[in-house]
Amino acid sequence: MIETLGKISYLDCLRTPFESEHYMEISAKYDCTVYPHNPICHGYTDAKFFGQTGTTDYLQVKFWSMCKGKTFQTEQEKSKLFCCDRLMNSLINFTYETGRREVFMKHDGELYADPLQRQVLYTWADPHENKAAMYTSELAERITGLKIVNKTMGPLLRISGYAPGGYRAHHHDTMHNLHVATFMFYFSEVDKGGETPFINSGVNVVPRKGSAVFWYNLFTDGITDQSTFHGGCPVIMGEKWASIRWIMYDWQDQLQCDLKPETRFEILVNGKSKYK
Ligand SMILES: O=C(O)CCC(=O)C(=O)O
Ligand SMILES: [Fe+2]
Repeated sequence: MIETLGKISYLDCLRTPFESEHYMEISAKYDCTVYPHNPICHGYTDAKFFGQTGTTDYLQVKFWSMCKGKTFQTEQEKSKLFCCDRLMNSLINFTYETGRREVFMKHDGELYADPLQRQVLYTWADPHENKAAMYTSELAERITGLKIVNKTMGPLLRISGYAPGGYRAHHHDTMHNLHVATFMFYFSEVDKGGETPFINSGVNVVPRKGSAVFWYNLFTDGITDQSTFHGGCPVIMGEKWASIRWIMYDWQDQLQCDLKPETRFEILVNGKSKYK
């Protein structure tokens, strides 16, 4: 079943905007073994080269090639993905009880229903009403050193469950520069598919139950870090569950901002700086 679905043919099942011959033609054009000097083969420099919107072909090809299993990371880079904590079954159950289908996506300024993105069940959990959501937020706060738990308003935690076929098209999480960082917990393993590809940096995060991925969406001068452009690959077999904790810029009081272009915020390890 997997074999017959595998590689390029599963693009057809997913009814992407690509005809498969067209896809093969452009994916050959960007094949790094044939054209090693193509900017697409150089990880982060891609972002500078193509900018936020890039060419549609480039972004589509890289998104789908990463979802097909193409890897741009070294073994060492892959081993650095850190694991954080255990699964919260209660948040999954909460999503079953309160979740809704994701219905719309935006394309060229128009909203339209994408049948596959509808295979995502999602909900919002208020940490002030839901202990598991509070625990998840506190954990993320301790690990990242950022301010996440807000006393006065409900900083809602998003939880998503993906059925086979369900995916999330590539996007930035910045939300008009409000979301300085993102902390995503995986609540399940996925039998096949469901990775989180960072298209410009070539990092493809494989969901593991109890692990998390964290990144800053913005540089210290408030400009979007293009290397964080990401999506969620289609689940092929199994289910994918994750919580997504967007971290508001406004809530931070200790972040060092400056006007130097493209300076990254330091990623703390367990809330601690490696410089101090
Ligand atoms: O499901 C994923 O892997 C990514 C989800 C995501 O990026 C989002 O919901 O903003
Ligand atoms: Fe996202």
